[in-house]
Amino acid sequence: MTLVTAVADAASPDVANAAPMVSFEKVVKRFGGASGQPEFTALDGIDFSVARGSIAGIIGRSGAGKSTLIRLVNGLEKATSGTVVVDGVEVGGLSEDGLRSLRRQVGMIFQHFNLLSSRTAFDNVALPLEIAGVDKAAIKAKVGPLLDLVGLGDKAGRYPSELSGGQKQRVGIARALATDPKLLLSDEATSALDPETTHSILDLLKRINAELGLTVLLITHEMEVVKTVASHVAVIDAGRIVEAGRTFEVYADPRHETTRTLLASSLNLPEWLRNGIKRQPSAGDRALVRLVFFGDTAFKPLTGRLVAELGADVNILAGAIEEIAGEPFGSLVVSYSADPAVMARAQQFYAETGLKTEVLGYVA
Ligand SMILES: Nc1ncnc2c1ncn2[C@@H]1O[C@H](COP(=O)(O)OP(=O)(O)OP(=O)(O)O)[C@@H](O)[C@H]1O
Repeated sequence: MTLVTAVADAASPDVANAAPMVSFEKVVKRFGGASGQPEFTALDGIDFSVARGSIAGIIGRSGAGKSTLIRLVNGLEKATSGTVVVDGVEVGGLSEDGLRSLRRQVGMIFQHFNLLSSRTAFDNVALPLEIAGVDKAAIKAKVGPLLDLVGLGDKAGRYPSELSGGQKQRVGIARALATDPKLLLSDEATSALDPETTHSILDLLKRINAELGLTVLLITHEMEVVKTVASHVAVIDAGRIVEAGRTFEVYADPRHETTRTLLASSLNLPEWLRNGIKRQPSAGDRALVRLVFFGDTAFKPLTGRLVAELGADVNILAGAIEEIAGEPFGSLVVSYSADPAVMARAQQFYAETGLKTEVLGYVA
């Protein structure tokens, strides 16, 4: 299946009409194959694009091909076939000089921050400028405001060992911004952080995107990250993009099994419940169903009507009202009898009311 992300409706009509910041066309990446080694296809026909000025997420399980995909964007890997275009330039055709210039325009942040432990926060941020041959006065004029921007104006002289994980990532972000990139790549940048720090770093990325107009492409295995910051998402599985579109729509109405699994793991279900989910019901089991409320259904008292429709047999297990890309969105996990007659009544109710639902599985 070939899917192209819906990027045209990103931020504004101007943005929508501009050429994408990143585009992948029929990209295949194979490893091995030389001197009798078995060949491995890590990316298998990727069509994907990221609108200028947007925040886009690529989500997938470990080994799906996320890192390979992102390494093609900054030219650390070369596609076996197909084209990767960044800001109008085909990465595969670049000389060493061209690649160096590309990497100045593409900042990157990492899961483990990749700071030099022997350098202070200031000197870590200064490093890409030193490499680019910028003089000392200009470096000083640039690094101070960058540290202020990421909230570390008072930590310039601290070494990485004296900083928390979140502070280290802020240094990483300031360093990535030092060469005024047009694109920021984020490789699992919040995976080593606790939930609260994760949110503060994601807020910073949102602010940088809004204030500097920087395009952000992030890869992650966490639906929560995508949901919090990305306007668009592509789900990657075994080297293929299996589902893509506006985050809100993919989250509200996941079509592919991989998306559903990633999404279920982001719901705040108690562990005993999550671990007990079966794909097929046995006699006497209950269906575990996610109800999604948005748009017209957002604030209607549909849950009460569902309970009335099915009798008293509805348990509410988890729920939250959130925002995805600024749109209100409610999600409620309920269980009721998996008896076919009850399931059919519920299905009819959903069809009549337009309520989006998803059967997560069955529990005893
Ligand atoms: N240089 C390489 N040589 C051979 N195989 C590779 C190479 N780099 C990646 N792969 C394989 O390609 C597949 C995709 O790897 P990749 O690192 O892109 O996945 P990922 O989704 O980023 O996973 P993770 O989240 O665990 O980093 C994996 O099966 C990996 O073993």
